[in-house]
Amino acid sequence: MSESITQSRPDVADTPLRVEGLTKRFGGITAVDGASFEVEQGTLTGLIGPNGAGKSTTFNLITGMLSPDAGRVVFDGEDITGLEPYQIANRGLVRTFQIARELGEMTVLENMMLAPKHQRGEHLWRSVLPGARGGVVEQEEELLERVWEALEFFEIEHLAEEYAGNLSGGQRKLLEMARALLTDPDMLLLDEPFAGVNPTLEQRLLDHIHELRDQGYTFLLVEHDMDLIMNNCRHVIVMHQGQILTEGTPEEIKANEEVIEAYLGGDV
Ligand SMILES: Nc1ncnc2c1ncn2[C@@H]1O[C@H](COP(=O)(O)OP(=O)(O)OP(=O)(O)O)[C@@H](O)[C@H]1O
Repeated sequence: MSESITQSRPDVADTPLRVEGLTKRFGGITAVDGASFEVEQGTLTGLIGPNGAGKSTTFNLITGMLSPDAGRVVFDGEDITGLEPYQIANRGLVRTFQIARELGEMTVLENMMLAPKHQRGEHLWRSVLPGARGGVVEQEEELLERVWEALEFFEIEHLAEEYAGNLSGGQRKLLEMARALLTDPDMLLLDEPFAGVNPTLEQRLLDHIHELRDQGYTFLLVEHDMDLIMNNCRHVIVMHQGQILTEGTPEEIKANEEVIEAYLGGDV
């Protein structure tokens, strides 16, 4: 990607995300039970745990899709608990979303052009184009430029005119990441970004993620493929029954008896 998308990372705290005592109940089930953890800036951190451990609910609490019953989420030094998802995204904490079915009937380019609505990037551009006549046109041109940069970065520019619905699972994931990046995030939450992705595209997506991490982006990744987590994340957080069981380096996690126990099969 050209530098204009990646070079202007705003200063963020060394620990951009801090989750404190996060709790969420659904009736009698405590899906997330006093979870506390931190994510360091510029890292690819893995969040793992067996089915039903509370990973998705934690993501939903962090991104404002759900409100916690207790605890708080601090992003870039600010308490963002209870904010609406768009307010959290505007602060630079963004989650990738699957391309909705109706967007499958639009081309890749159209999907990209829709992506940054109401996002920070647009505000930034607006601030450098102060109400000049023709400003809307300039904004569109600037947007188009950024869209092409993102498509090129993810090597899907040749698919620009293709309907999103015709993309393979892996190509769709690349488009989802490209769309998320256009919103000018500091941190990306990835919920199983490699599901249904063939090994070649998976490696490409991983390479892009590592490249972006090297440029200062921060990633929190939920993924069931243990080898992928262990080979790519410097820090791994393990959830079990709504709680943080342990965290550490892949080597520490692999050697942890409690983790092996939690997975029952011991396939870590
Ligand atoms: N909306 C909901 N209503 C009721 N129970 C829910 C709801 N969402 C999640 N749960 C329950 O909360 C617990 C945690 O679910 P969650 O989806 O967060 O786990 P997970 O770690 O993401 O699981 P998986 O790896 O299978 O996706 C589970 O017992 C689940 O059944």
